[in-house]
Amino acid sequence: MPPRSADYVVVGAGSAGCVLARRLLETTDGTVVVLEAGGSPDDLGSSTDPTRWVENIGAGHDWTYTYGPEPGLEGRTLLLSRGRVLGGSGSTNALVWVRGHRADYDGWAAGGATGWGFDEVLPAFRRSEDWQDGASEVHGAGGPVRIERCTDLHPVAQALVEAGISSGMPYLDDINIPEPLGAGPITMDVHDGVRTSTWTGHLRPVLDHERLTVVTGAQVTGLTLRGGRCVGVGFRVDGETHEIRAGRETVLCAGSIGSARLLLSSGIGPAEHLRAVGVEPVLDLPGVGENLQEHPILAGLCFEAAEELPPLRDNLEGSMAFWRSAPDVAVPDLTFVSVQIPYVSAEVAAAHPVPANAFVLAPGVMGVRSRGRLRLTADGGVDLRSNMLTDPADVDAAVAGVEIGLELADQPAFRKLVARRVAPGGTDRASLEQFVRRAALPYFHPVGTCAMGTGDDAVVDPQLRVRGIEGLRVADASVMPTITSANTNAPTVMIAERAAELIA
Ligand SMILES: Cc1cc2nc3c(=O)[nH]c(=O)nc-3n(C[C@H](O)[C@H](O)[C@H](O)COP(=O)(O)OP(=O)(O)OC[C@H]3O[C@@H](n4cnc5c(N)ncnc54)[C@H](O)[C@@H]3O)c2cc1C
Repeated sequence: MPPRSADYVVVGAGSAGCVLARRLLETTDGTVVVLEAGGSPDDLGSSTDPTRWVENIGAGHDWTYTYGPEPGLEGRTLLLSRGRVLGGSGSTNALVWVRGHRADYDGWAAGGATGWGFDEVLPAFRRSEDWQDGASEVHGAGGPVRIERCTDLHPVAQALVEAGISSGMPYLDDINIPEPLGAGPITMDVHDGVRTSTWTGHLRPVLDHERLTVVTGAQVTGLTLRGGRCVGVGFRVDGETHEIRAGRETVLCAGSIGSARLLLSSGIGPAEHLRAVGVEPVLDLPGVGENLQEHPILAGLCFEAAEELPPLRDNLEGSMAFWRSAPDVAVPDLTFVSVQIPYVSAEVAAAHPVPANAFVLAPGVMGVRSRGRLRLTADGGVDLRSNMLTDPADVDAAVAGVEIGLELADQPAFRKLVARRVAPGGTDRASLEQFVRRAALPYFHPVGTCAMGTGDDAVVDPQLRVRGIEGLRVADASVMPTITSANTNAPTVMIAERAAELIA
């Protein structure tokens, strides 16, 4: 039988939940129960082997949500992958370990998230890391998650670095410096070619701790609310219903979809929406499920290779560039990766038949202004809209991303690899705008549905406490008020490290 009470109940053992559970054992004297819907990834080659991560998308250990129909993407519906497994999406993702830009966090603090400026969160970033080059002002060493730079790059990864430099970008030896700009090798959460994660680094090593219980196959169905306090949660294991009481706190680490969904289905959210789907409102908190932000990846600028490409390496990327969509943009708002396989959307493939021996240059729009949302459906499911490319500024940035990508592809390093360009076809503004709306796929970076702040739309305060409910916090990617300007895993890990400090 699962435990019936604990001091701390952690919902979800994903990127954030694994960190939080481990740190609560270190910083408090309380008992910790972690409830995770999925099971272990340890025997999944698609999780452990970096070159196989794409096999996780749509697999049995994926929640397989969908976004859409998407108004900015010609009404397309898109798969939104989320890991349903210990380590969460951090056990299934593309292993890129990157923090984003100092300005991302300073922006959070300026917007009301007091205590979350870059200099304030830097110690939490460093605490998680075991950086191959050792400790420095920027990096941590000896922490739970081993991170290593890609070396011996695949030819298309090497070409991106060389093309970046020959087109005027600085060489970026470390993508985790506070203000990344330029092209260089990716840092991955990996050790000796095997994925590391907060599951392998933070939680798995302490599984036999006497104050810790991890229950797998446990899907939390709702919060138990009494007199304005969360006193525990209800969950199901093997079709049986259970209740657990939280003596001190319940912390939601179920991710941007899972945490907002649980709040809404427990009656915490926009009252009008809740009534419309038959949920009795407990607390009218208008921001729950709003403010969803996602990065579009443009999949992609596709090229038939001049010669047979060598076997896949690293995370199928290996290098990355950070650049600006226009000279007056303060923080780099575009990223570029070259993908060692023809990673293109179904719509691009339909318009441009893709040969097998092909690769892709994929711009990512990072400084997004479009805002989506998460709603419940009357049958208890979720209705997700990313609204990617609905803000004209994002469309401009996406088109600029394709144009810059084409310039990179025209550099000598790429020219010697390319037999012909497969996509896009036309390069006038109208053709490129149509192309980006057809090529855009989600980067699988949803954030912001339980945003931190102090205004009326904030769901949690800067201590991550759900506003208006005692004994309940959210600590995962959903609390980001604005999305970071690079991939979202390392920032989520940082959030959980900070959460443990705040709870202690
Ligand atoms: C395919 C893919 C590729 C990506 N690539 C990268 C990348 O290369 N680099 C990067 O930085 N980011 C990447 N991301 C994004 C990154 O992994 C996420 O931002 C990060 O993992 C989010 O962490 P989280 O803790 O908020 O959520 P998750 O890690 O998703 O954890 C949520 C956990 O809660 C569990 N859960 C949810 N609901 C319930 C419930 N009701 N009851 C019990 N358990 C529940 C889930 O099963 C899951 O284990 C990728 C994501 C995906 C899916």
